[in-house]
Amino acid sequence: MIAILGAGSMGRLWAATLPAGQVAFVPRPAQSPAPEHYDFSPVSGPSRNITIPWLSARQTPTTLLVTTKAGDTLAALSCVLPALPESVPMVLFQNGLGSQQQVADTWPNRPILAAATTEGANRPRPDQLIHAGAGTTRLGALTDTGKAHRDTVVEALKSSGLTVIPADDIMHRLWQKLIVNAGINPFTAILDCLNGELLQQPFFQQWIEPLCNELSQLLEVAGQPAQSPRQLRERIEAVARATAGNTSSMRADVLAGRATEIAYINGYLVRLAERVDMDAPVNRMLTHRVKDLI
Ligand SMILES: NC(=O)C1=CN([C@@H]2O[C@H](COP(=O)(O)OP(=O)(O)OC[C@H]3O[C@@H](n4cnc5c(N)ncnc54)[C@H](OP(=O)(O)O)[C@@H]3O)[C@@H](O)[C@H]2O)C=CC1
Ligand SMILES: CC(C)(CO)C(=O)C(=O)O
Repeated sequence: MIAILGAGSMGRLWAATLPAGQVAFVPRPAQSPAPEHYDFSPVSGPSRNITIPWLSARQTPTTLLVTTKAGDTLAALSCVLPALPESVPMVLFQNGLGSQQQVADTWPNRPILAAATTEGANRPRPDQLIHAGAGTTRLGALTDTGKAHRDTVVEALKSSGLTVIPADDIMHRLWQKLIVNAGINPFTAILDCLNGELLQQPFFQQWIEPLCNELSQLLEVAGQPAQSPRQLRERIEAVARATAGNTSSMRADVLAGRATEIAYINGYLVRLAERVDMDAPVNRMLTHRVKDLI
């Protein structure tokens, strides 16, 4: 049984695609045990009805997928882990950086893996899940005990039919995603525009170059392979073009009045810069501007 903590868009995508009967959501304390029903629209093909039970106190999962937002993850796991044997591997799906390290530092002996995924899923209604774009999920270990579990977990997740690949360099993958999110998400939230509309916006054109200068220096601070500001800008703009019709997750959060993950994207970069006495004024400005939106 694969357990999923966080029955939102990402959690429901895995729940709908993993083999029926082998997956359950982890309830919040005192949550009603009535199964979750929703309509699942795959990338292609007809929609289907999905019913997912909640994990009972008697069941011990083989793997725990953690699909809460970055800011909710530590608190959510603190409720769940006391009842979960220390041998059960868990996979963290959060965007950005910082929350994964908090979890690995809090439970260093547990088998903890991180996923960097380009799958796209959203919930226009609570009882509807749309798989908006097929992507790739890369999985790698964050703690030493996680290494032995990686390939087994990859095989288990492949039974979903989604593309899942083991990664030796998961921190590199998470950094590459962080760079793209840092260069697209705050701008789309502040400008209230689609990803593809960014490139023509004077505010984006004014700040993208100094932002990429900071990102390039911060990659070096983090011990990541060097990438020039120009290379970073090309990547960010290529992803904005490739996802032109998307509302970024940060803009969607702002539009829905939900907390954003800015503290784990540009905010994480500001904290990293502060630790080495470097200034990151563009990341700081973007972080403040997004925090001011809600
Ligand atoms: N959706 C996507 O396409 C992608 C998402 N990601 C990342 O995956 C993570 C999850 O994203 P997404 O699924 O979109 O977010 P959602 O907000 O849709 O889902 C998060 C879920 O976690 C639940 N939750 C929060 N706290 C707890 C708790 N203590 N116990 C149990 N459940 C809890 C929320 O419940 P409630 O709503 O009741 O608060 C919600 O159902 C994010 O970090 C995101 O960046 C990465 C790539 C793509
Ligand atoms: C790549 C991008 C910007 C696609 O919308 C994304 O990951 C997000 O919205 O969080």
